[in-house]
Amino acid sequence: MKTARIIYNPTAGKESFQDKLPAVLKRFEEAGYITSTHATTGPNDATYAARFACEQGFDLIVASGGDGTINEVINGLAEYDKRPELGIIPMGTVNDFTRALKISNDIDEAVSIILNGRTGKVDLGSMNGKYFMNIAGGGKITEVSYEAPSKLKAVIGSLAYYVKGIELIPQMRSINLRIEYDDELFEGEVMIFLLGLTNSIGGFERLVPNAKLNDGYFTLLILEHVNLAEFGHILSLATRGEHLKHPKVHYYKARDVKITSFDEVQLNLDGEFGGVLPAHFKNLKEFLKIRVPDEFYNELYSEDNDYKLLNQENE
Ligand SMILES: Nc1ncnc2c1ncn2[C@@H]1O[C@H](COP(=O)(O)OP(=O)(O)OP(=O)(O)O)[C@@H](O)[C@H]1O
Repeated sequence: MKTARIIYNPTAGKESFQDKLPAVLKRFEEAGYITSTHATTGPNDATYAARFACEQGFDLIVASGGDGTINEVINGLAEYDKRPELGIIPMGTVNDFTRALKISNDIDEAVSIILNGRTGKVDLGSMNGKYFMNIAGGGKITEVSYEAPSKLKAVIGSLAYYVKGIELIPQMRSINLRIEYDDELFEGEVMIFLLGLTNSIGGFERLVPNAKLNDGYFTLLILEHVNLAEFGHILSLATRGEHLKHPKVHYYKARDVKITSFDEVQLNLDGEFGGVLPAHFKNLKEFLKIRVPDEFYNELYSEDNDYKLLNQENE
């Protein structure tokens, strides 16, 4: 008998997962799982619940919630050598990570992916003992997502990031950074830096145009100091995926990134406050075993020519 632990955030998103829970449990039972559940009670509880599930030797952890809950679950299981497979039922308002994995927002379809899909291995980011699956960033603008009031976020979803973001743009200032990436070095006045694992970040689906989720590389984006007008222009280019052509935007692929600054620079991991610099980022290649739809699985293990071309152009 296979065992599954469903860890769900009863407060995530707009729809109630709790109402659907009996039907979900029935489907897992019919598929041959012995299933138990844990409703999270507050911040970090999903991390403790995931640790418990690892220690109990569950075969599968199903995380149901938004990006915050998934991040917490991953932070719980990452420390274990023997990690259960991960299934995800997206219930958040933004769901960046599951959008990147092509996991449906429909509960029934997401359950079908867990029960009938395939297991893909995807990269995980680590930073000073914390883990992220989507993006890490630093600079003044990254304060945006955790300053967005949660109620506003629940009502208008990812738009809240931008509304708040636009308000804060005049307050942005550049910071002096030293960025060692693999064997290279970048030093200078930087507005913002991002390390992306997926292409789906805060609703900007073209920010990292060629993300390959199992290549072991971060996409490192660095925006040099720009004025307000230039910044607005680069943001509009980013919505079309054309920001990489801008001379103030630097784009690299790297596995290991060390960032230091004399300024106090706050970090953001998957949309939440992640501490301050200095930071050492490592890409843990194919670290997570996740149930994914066939469409994404095929993408993950296909030879992607666009990806190679773009990489060569930037070498
Ligand atoms: N019972 C609870 N009451 C209040 N907060 C909770 C509870 N359980 C978990 N949380 C916290 O809620 C945070 C946000 O949850 P989650 O990401 O699942 O949903 P969301 O904010 O609706 O989605 P998204 O991140 O996609 O916007 C989690 O990081 C967790 O710390």
